[in-house]
Amino acid sequence: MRKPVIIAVAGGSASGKTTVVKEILDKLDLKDVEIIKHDDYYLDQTNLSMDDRIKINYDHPSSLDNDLLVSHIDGLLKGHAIDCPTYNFVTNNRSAETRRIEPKKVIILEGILILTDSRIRELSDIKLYVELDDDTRFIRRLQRDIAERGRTVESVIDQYLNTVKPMHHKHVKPTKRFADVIIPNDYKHSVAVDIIVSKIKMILGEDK
Ligand SMILES: Nc1ncnc2c1ncn2[C@@H]1O[C@H](COP(=O)(O)OP(=O)(O)O)[C@@H](O)[C@H]1O
Ligand SMILES: Nc1ccn([C@@H]2O[C@H](COP(=O)(O)O)[C@@H](O)[C@H]2O)c(=O)n1
Repeated sequence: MRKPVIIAVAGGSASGKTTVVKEILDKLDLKDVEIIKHDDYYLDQTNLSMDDRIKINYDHPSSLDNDLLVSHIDGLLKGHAIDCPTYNFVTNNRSAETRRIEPKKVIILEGILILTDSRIRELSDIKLYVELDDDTRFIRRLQRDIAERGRTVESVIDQYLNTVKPMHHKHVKPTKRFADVIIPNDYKHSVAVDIIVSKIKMILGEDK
């Protein structure tokens, strides 16, 4: 099998990374694609109390185990299966279960800080950045975190002001310059998705 095509998708929290990835997936053969969420590589915090876990800056690159992720990408590129960690936003910790991932033709890496690590950038064939203004991202995050991540209005606001917003401007947004394609998520972007899918098919040699 040809080595997998690696696609890295960055962008601020709630900018629409997952949504854009779904749009790309809709145009590819699902059996050929695997998604790896950078969130699943947050460091294990089993030894910390819930109070201490809440204080962690989850928007700083040091909160993620990139050494493990890089070794997993290397493994997939060599044709080996990996056991991907899984993450629980309600407990703020890694789950006990891992997820077996077999090498696939296309591997999509997704996360706010995925383009901060030069090793991951170098391993990626296509780098994308999903862009959306801060206000809209905050509103979407507030709704999502309450509905899906067990948060309160106050906790989302505190976290946003203390870490999410400043880290976005310090660590996330500057990685936009590494992107091959910037996708605005406040406007139709079906042409951008079509171009990305064509490029993936070209790399896979399926564009004839
Ligand atoms: N273009 C859009 N219009 C309206 N809602 C959107 C759009 N894109 C994403 N959303 C919603 O915004 C929230 C965050 O989007 P998501 O794709 O999960 O962001 P991310 O993966 O970047 O955190 C989700 O509830 C999603 O349904
Ligand atoms: N325990 C955690 C871990 C991470 N976060 C936040 O998740 C955001 C990244 O996920 P997106 O789906 O929004 O891209 C990031 O901004 C972290 O603040 C968290 O709240 N709790």
